[in-house]
Amino acid sequence: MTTTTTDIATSPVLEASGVTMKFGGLTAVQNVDLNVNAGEIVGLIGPNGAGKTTFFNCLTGLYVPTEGKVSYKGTVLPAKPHLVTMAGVARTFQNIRLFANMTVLENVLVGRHTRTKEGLWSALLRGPGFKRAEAASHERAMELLTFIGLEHKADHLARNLPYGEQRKLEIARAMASDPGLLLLDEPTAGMNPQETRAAEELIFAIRDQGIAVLVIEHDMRFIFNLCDRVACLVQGEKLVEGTPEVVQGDERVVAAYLGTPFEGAPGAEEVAEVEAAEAHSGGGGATRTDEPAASAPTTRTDAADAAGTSESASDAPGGKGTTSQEGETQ
Ligand SMILES: Nc1ncnc2c1ncn2[C@@H]1O[C@H](COP(=O)(O)OP(=O)(O)OP(=O)(O)O)[C@@H](O)[C@H]1O
Repeated sequence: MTTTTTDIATSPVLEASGVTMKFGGLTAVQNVDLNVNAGEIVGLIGPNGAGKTTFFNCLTGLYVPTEGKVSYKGTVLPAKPHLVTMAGVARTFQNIRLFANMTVLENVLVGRHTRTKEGLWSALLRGPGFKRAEAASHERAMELLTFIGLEHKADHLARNLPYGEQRKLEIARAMASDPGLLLLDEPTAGMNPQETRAAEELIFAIRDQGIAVLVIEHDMRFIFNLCDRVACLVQGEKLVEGTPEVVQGDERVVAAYLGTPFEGAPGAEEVAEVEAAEAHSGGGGATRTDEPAASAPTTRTDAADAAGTSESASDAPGGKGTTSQEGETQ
């Protein structure tokens, strides 16, 4: 499906308004408004700790926002993850959460459960209704595996897949719930350049199936190639939102990523005070500008290191990425 500008302008899928999330004294997300329209791919960027994942968690019912409202296709979403999934919003996580000892096909079937109406008795008795539903789920799961190019590995254990394929499988599992909006949290973290390019193509194909996409990513080239619109969070606040051209040319975004504070930026005043104190004491400590990009990777490799390794380096095949904590679900 090719989306026209009119579709984009007239059909909001996600409307988040005034979303604020506080953890005790820490405000992780501050009064953030963000819409995603039908047919759009929207990027969410920002340095480490900017509040991107917390914002996703507010959208998907994992957190109850301290303030604000989140609607999907005009209906306010309940703050319960399974109800959000049932409503039509699916997500993947920054750290891979597959069922390591289940097959590739079974992982997708798990994602299908919100669309299966058969109850416990029907399952126990294995009546005709249950068998029909089971066959339909199987067919849809295989369709999705074909879509992501993993149909030939349907019977493999998830833990035996290479890292890039595990990430694709996560996406297929999220798509199994037939979402209208897909949230992807760092889908290319830890991927090599070829895998990243393939992920880009896959996301375009998902959008062309009529699924709107909101994606968090540190890889700027990936984001600016992929997205119709990009929003940048810094210290919990939305700093700027616009087309990739507008956002990548915005000096505040550049400053946020390179660590040079600009007048009026969240936290700039504090940084200026620290620098002034250091200069006054002759301490010679490092200034913000002495440590560019330490917390704000601009390349794919940096992003993988910064965002992926602590969670994903240890136990997946090939030494990259985790196959999940068994038992976790969306
Ligand atoms: N459950 C929580 N309890 C307390 N503080 C939290 C919690 N979750 C996140 N935070 C804090 O909220 C802030 C934003 O974190 P968040 O993970 O949302 O940032 P992020 O932009 O996704 O970062 P990254 O790019 O590194 O994934 C951080 O200071 C983090 O420590």
